[in-house]
Amino acid sequence: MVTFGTGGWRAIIGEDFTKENIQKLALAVSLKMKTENVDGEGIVIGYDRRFLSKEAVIWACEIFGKQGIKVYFVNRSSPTPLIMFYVMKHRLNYGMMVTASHNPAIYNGIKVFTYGGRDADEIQTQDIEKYLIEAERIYEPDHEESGQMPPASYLELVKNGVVEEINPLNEYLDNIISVIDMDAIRSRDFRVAIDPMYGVSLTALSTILSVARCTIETINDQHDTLFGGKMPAPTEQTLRNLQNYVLDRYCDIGIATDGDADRLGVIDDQGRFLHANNILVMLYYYLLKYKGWRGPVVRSLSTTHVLDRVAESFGQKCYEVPVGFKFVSAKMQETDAIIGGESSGGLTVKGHIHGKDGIYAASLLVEMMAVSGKKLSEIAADIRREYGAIHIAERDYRFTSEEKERINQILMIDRKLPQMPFEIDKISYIDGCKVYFKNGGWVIARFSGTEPLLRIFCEMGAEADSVSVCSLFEEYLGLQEG
Ligand SMILES: O=P(O)(O)OC[C@H]1O[C@H](O)[C@H](O)[C@@H](O)[C@@H]1O
Repeated sequence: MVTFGTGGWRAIIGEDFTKENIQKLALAVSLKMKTENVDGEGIVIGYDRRFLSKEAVIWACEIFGKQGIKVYFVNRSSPTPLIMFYVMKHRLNYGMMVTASHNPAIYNGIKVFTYGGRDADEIQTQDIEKYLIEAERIYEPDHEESGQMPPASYLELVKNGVVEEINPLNEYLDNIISVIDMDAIRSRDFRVAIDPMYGVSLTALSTILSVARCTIETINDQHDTLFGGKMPAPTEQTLRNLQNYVLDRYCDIGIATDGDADRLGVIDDQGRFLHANNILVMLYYYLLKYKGWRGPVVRSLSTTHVLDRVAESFGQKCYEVPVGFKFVSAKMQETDAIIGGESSGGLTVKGHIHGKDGIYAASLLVEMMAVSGKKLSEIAADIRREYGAIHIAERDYRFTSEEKERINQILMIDRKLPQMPFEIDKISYIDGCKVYFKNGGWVIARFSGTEPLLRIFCEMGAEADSVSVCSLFEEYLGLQEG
């Protein structure tokens, strides 16, 4: 079965991520494109380095081909933002990327993009799910065995020009190079460590940074569909090697991207992990203070409120949306925000693509170091002095289906809460249950839309309070971290 979550469709390979489901999804998208009369313009499709990603595109091509829809196939593993960029630049109505982003290696999935290169929003994905019912009815499997070689029907489609293999990497890179202050970086002789986490960012990142005359060092760059046995998600735990590397080689910055390069994680010059919340605050501060930009910021419900303080100090507004970049980018457009992002590690800036881009964000951070003339640790210290430190405790919990029902009943239906140690200002149920305290702190408990997890995040003025409020929820709901 194909169902969409926070960031596209994700499923376990061999369970739901199967040739049949991939082709049914391709059929549903074809039907939708036909109804909307945009089938004539074609669709762009890319893939990451996961197991079966390339094969999945070939299977999808067979369906689009049969439906007479042209496929622009980016036939080399690529970053998700490159596909979003292509959809935007070539004014296509649809694009697809085969990836399960930061999920464990046993997962794969498909992200669908719509006009402007945006993540398909809920209305669009619900619509696709409706077309899936029709696709179920009319789907006929292709009886050709694929084996190791591309199936004959695929080769035929390429020969007939229905599938066109393309490589738009240059367009994407030139676009980033044109908006980043490469001259400022050029003169600084930075040493940059890159950890693509076995994913797809290396070619793009190392090209941009080499053009800017940085010295590049890389780790974890080989193709490994098991991601070295770790999650391809940049966290403090997964970036320990990068941390050591940055210190050993005296790097100015360590940059890591997730499996499909739309998110990033950073190690500063002192070997400290910078959480996505810190990166987002830094870049907003940089745009306002050093580049003189003015405009609001958009963040998700589980992202630091220090952004609100930065916005206020520059006379700007901070907007809050549910978790999911589709909500962030829609709000950015509505409010003309200059930056938007999430604590899960994705951000974008006005003038760039409408989705998150770890490659662009990393390039902007390097620009920030060059233009400000400060080390990452120094900028972080400036921000701490002016706005206070970010103290967020984050926990993930696994659950059985009965437990899920029980937790949902308590939190979302009965709307019960543990006795809180701080005065409550308001409670929101827009996406999970978020409690806002009068002292500026907050806590949220919500079910992930990408993994079978309950996530609890808490931000308070003091680290001990963040931890204790998380624990309070944990005990009240009878959870065990895992
Ligand atoms: O907390 P989750 O529902 O798992 O979502 C975590 C993240 O997943 C994906 O990467 C989405 O694109 C993001 O927008 C989201 O923040």
